[in-house]
Amino acid sequence: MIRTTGILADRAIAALFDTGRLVTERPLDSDQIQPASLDLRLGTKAFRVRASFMPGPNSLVSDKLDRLKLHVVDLSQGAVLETGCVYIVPLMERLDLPADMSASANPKSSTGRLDIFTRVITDYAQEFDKIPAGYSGPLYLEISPRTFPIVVRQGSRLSQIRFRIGNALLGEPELLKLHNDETLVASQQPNVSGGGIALSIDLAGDGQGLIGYRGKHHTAVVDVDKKAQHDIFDFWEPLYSRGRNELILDPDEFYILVSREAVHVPPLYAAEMTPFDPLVGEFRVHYAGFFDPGFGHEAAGGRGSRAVLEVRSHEVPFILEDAQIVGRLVYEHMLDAPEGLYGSGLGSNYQAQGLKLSKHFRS
Ligand SMILES: Nc1ccn([C@H]2C[C@H](O)[C@@H](COP(=O)(O)OP(=O)(O)OP(=O)(O)O)O2)c(=O)n1
Repeated sequence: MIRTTGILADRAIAALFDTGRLVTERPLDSDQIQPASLDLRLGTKAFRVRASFMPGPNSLVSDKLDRLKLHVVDLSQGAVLETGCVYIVPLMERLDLPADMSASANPKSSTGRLDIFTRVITDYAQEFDKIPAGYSGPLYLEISPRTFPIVVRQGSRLSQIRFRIGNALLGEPELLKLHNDETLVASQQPNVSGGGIALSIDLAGDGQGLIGYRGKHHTAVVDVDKKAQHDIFDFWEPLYSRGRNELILDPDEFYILVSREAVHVPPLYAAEMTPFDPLVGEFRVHYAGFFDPGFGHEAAGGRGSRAVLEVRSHEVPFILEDAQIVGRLVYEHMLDAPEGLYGSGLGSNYQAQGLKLSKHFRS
């Protein structure tokens, strides 16, 4: 495949490291490179700040930190980050991107499922999670746990980055053709518009009528690096449909719900979930939006994978109804085929998932 625009696959990400475009304090972890992204690792310190901020075109993040920091937390042995507080953590990875390469970051799915709000910040940034073409400098992660206090340590991976050359988003005709050829979203009436394919919410539930979970308050801490550590019911209240197939979102609560449709990302593409309509401001359906090449792909064991939706209502209570459209998946070309696909021997946690909490809970 010869493409001049697209998202860098695993081998090309490894080459960034080999050629000094990606510089790290210590060698990459063996599983840090994913099919179309790189996990970012926390450094040794977290700065508790008074409030979130944007550096703006004239400032380094370190200048702002000098002014806004309240307290420094040592992460070398692990530390608790409390809910409702904002922390800035210098990451182990630095970039020296070529002039034609940009990048974007997103929380890992496991991070979003724990309701940990994270955004990557660069020096001179005017937008969160966007790294302009040719950026040379450090990366920082803003972290704000919303529902559960968390334990993190040097090397914890909460966020991930995709590198891209040019713009390789599929337009509507191309997306429709790909859907007709490969079935991107298993739906009777696929809704393709605005360059994305719609995802709707499942509030009918499974055999027992389970439709989702609501996060509990005042829980124990979750160690972000430990799998299957906690009993689900210590942290989550299960929600059942009780025949009405609707859910009233309370503005102060966090919900894990699931898409009605199975989702498929063919190997030569990467997808991202975007809000259904940025003007519908009543609720937000996700923090984590990256969908890897191979997610839901039958040959990679993914048949029937649904999308997990992290939902919060803003300001007012909001009624979600079954089959309501809540997000869109946009697809981008990969620059090259990934060597590994999501789910195939990469220790992936969410291939072929239904309604699935994060890996930290015992199912
Ligand atoms: N809101 C979202 C975002 C992602 N995913 C799915 C599609 C992704 O391909 C998969 C894994 O996403 P990440 O790589 O972001 O997640 P983790 O790194 O936490 O999981 P893993 O260890 O399985 O890679 O989860 C999802 O169901 N719902």
